[in-house]
Amino acid sequence: MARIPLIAGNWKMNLDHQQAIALVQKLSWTLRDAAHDYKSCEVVVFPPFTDIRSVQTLMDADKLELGLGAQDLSKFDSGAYTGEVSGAFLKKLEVKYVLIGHSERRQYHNEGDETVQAKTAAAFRHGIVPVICVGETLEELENEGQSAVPVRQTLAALAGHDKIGDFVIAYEPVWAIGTGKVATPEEAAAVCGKIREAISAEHGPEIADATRILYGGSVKANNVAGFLRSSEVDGVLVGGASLDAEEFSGIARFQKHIAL
Ligand SMILES: O=C[C@H](O)COP(=O)(O)O
Repeated sequence: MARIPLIAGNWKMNLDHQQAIALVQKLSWTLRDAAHDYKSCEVVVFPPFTDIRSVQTLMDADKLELGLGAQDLSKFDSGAYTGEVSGAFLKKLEVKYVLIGHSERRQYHNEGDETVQAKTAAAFRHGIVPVICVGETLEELENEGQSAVPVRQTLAALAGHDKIGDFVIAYEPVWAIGTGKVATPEEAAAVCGKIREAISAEHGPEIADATRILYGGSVKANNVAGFLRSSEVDGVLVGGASLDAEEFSGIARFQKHIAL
């Protein structure tokens, strides 16, 4: 089955709402200049919570075909949970995707498999597509190889749901995030393939075939084509390079039908 490639830009804790508006405006021009075909390759930005309303208003007003994502959501739906942001609020702002279990949240906020599973359930409840981030640290790579941890984290996130909705997996080796070190396209494809096999064994081939699996970790315009060439890799999750409109458009330009 044809899976539409997804180019996702995680801004992390960068850009206030005014800078966010400027970046999205610039991005709409650079994507237009690159004659981007939104139907054959989805482009989604993941701004900080405080920027989402401004970005959504701009997208609505200018009829931009960019998708909107959030970087996290609460496992709770509403109530006395100070500092939390409900999936219901995000849905109302037309947020389509949410990152869950990014390695920076696993590392700095002690989010383990249980939290990731609960947040995935919250995303399903609110009709937001979870982008479940998985990946091994350098130590785990040395001790367990490259695919054991991402496969285990994927299955843990998907376990025990009443109903599994659409979801995306983002394979990001922790040792490749923001470091300039990149997994080779062959390594990325092999791990994405193992993740798909595991999803198929646990949840059936139909779900596995429909699931987009992305690679992330130091992706740039000059290395993205190698990843997208593999039929196992359905897009990329980009950090640093998504803060630069030209660079990010350059990444989106390597959509699969052009790269092949
Ligand atoms: O969410 C994005 C990833 O953490 C990758 O970040 P990076 O492209 O800056 O390495």
